[in-house]
Amino acid sequence: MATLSEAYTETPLHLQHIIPIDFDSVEEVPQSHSWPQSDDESPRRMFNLDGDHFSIPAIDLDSPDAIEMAGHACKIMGIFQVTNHGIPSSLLREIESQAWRFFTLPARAKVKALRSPSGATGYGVARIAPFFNKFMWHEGFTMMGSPLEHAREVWPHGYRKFCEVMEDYQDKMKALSERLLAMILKYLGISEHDVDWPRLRSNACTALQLNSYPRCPDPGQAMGLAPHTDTLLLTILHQNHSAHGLQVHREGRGWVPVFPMNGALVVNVGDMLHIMSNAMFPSVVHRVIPSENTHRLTVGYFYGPPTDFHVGPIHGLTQTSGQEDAARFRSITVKDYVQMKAKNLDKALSMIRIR
Ligand SMILES: C=C1C[C@]23C[C@H]1CC[C@H]2[C@@]12CCC[C@@](C)(C(=O)O1)[C@H]2[C@@H]3C(=O)O
Ligand SMILES: O=C(O)CCC(=O)C(=O)O
Ligand SMILES: [Fe+2]
Repeated sequence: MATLSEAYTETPLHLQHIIPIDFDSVEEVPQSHSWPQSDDESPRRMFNLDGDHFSIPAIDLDSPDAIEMAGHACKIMGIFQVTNHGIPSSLLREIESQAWRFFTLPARAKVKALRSPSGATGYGVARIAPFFNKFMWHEGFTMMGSPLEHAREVWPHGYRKFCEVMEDYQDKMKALSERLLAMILKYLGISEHDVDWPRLRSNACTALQLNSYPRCPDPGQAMGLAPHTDTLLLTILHQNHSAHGLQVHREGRGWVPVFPMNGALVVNVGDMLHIMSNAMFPSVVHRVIPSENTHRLTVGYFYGPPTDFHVGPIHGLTQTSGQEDAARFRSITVKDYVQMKAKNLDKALSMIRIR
């Protein structure tokens, strides 16, 4: 069976869509990184706390209502935060400090871990970069399992701790993803048999992404991460608590900031859960705006089924009551969807939509 990483080899990238600029050396936002402002963007730069801000629901995973609340949040907004998630705060601090350790290296050291043109892992700009004609105020480090090969290039003698933390974090995130998904299925009234749960869980496609958004001399012009939806089933995001910047797009309200909450993790629905829920759960469009005075660091964990798994509206959700609930998407393997998304970005969903 193909790995997630192999699914990306078919869409190789040009180096200009891999190598980030050296943020340490720029004093103003270059043309290449200056995004046009559109009219619907009034709240774009608004981090003023008295503005129309909105907080996404925080769900205590130990609460007896957790399933109901998580399911409801998936339905209404496709995003929520969790507390009492069982991830030790020491591990959250450690991953943050390892991420700092990497991103504060000089550019010439970071490129030792550069992603290869047909590769999926390593240091580089966001995967979605080729779809935009401006560059983002962002650099990332993508991992799928052990980062050993890249880490050894960067720190020939000091890679061990980095690898240990990244592996430990991925193990714990995988368990948390399974727990969240089981809750969500329960909310939907779906039996584990309906989704072939044991197979879904075996060989799951997972990725870990360290995101860095350096301080920006003019955040009004720059874009940290351009609007996108996440590809897999769900994403768990850790944001360092002092750094604002994440925004979600809400029907009728435009872009609204998601404020970090100390100790909480943000969970969002990805395309594949949108498809499996037969569009009951929105795949939330989100973006990041950089800040003038804080260097924002985040850690994203992406969880999806194995590459040969068929993703489609879950049976139990389409059979019940006639026309209303007919399947809205054709079913597609994870590998094919990942490739379709890599080639078509936001058009991918409509390519498998039936009605
Ligand atoms: C498993 C994944 C999920 C990826 C691609 C691959 C590895 C890196 C992930 C991200 C991380 C940054 C945003 C995003 C949009 C990007 O450019 O790279 C994500 C993307 C997706 O969710 O599509
Ligand atoms: O850094 C953030 O706040 C968001 C990152 C993100 O959207 C992603 O990694 O997919
Ligand atoms: Fe994302």
